[in-house]
Amino acid sequence: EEPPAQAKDFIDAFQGLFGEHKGARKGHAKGVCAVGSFTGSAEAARLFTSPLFSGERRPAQIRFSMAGGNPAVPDATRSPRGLAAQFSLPDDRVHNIATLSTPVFGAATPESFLGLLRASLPGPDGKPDSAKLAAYRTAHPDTQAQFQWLQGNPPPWSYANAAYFGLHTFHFATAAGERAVRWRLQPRDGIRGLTDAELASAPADFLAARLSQQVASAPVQFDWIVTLGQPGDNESDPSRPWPSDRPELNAGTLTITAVGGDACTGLNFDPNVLSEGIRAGDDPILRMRSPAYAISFGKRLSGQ
Ligand code: HEM
Repeated sequence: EEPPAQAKDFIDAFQGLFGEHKGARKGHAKGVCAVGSFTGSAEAARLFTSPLFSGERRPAQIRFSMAGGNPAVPDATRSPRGLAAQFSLPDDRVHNIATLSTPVFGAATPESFLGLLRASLPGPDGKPDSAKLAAYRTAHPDTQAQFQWLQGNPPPWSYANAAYFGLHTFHFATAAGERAVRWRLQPRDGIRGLTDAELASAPADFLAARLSQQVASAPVQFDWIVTLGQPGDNESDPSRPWPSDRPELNAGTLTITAVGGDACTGLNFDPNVLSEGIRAGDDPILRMRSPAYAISFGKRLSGQ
């Protein structure tokens, strides 16, 4: 049994993996700000009590990102992409989301995720120890699904052409009680991966510019697809998907209207900052994110 993981352990592991980058996010260091809005659908407004889904337009600060703590990571890397958003609600309230482009997370528990990061650290010779990492994955089968998904699916052609998964289970209040849900943002423009040729020739930086071009020519939109859970569906382990036959509904549309600027730089997209009528499921990974993001936020705001 591993000792319980602490938020600071992750910050240390990220620094060991990616080096020290003063003032940068310790995870998802490379990214681009965007602005837009979310409007809930009529169906979601009827079903859910949260003001996020009232059907009124909610302005949003958004950030698209590359996973990992390297601010110069190449945009064609086989790693998750991130979409974070902070929605403005009445009475100066906000609702945050911070999602990944993989349908499952990379580990079942904070301890397993921390062990994975540590197994990825360079050895005494300064090189990654691929045998150690492979042995860790074998001993921790929960770390396989995301890894295999990333091997089997090409990196996205654009930030606008990936689906982004909330991954954790949340409880959405309805007039008839709470529903356990999971959800994703599905790109209106479709999912598109880099071809092998594009992968081989991709420059280090193309995702931010490509998104800007797309937004300049047509609105970039995502449908917020909510999956309704059944009693007994897992709510504590984001490395495991729910059965594929669960009912879904379109809960609204996220529209990206501009790309660039630095409005998202000073934001902490803490995914436990939720609107009334939405609460987090019992998920130790989701709980771990708040203290880890807070440490990263404090460091980067103070130039560390
Ligand atoms: C224990 C697990 C995790 C740890 C320790 C962790 C750690 C971090 C840290 C330190 C940051 C930088 C925060 C900042 O400086 O503002 C970050 C950013 C981010 N994380 Fe995680 N994370 C975890 C799990 C997840 C999961 C499950 C998701 C998706 C469901 C996710 C998605 C993101 C995204 C999208 C960002 C970028 C947010 C932004 O653009 O500001 N992370 N993470």
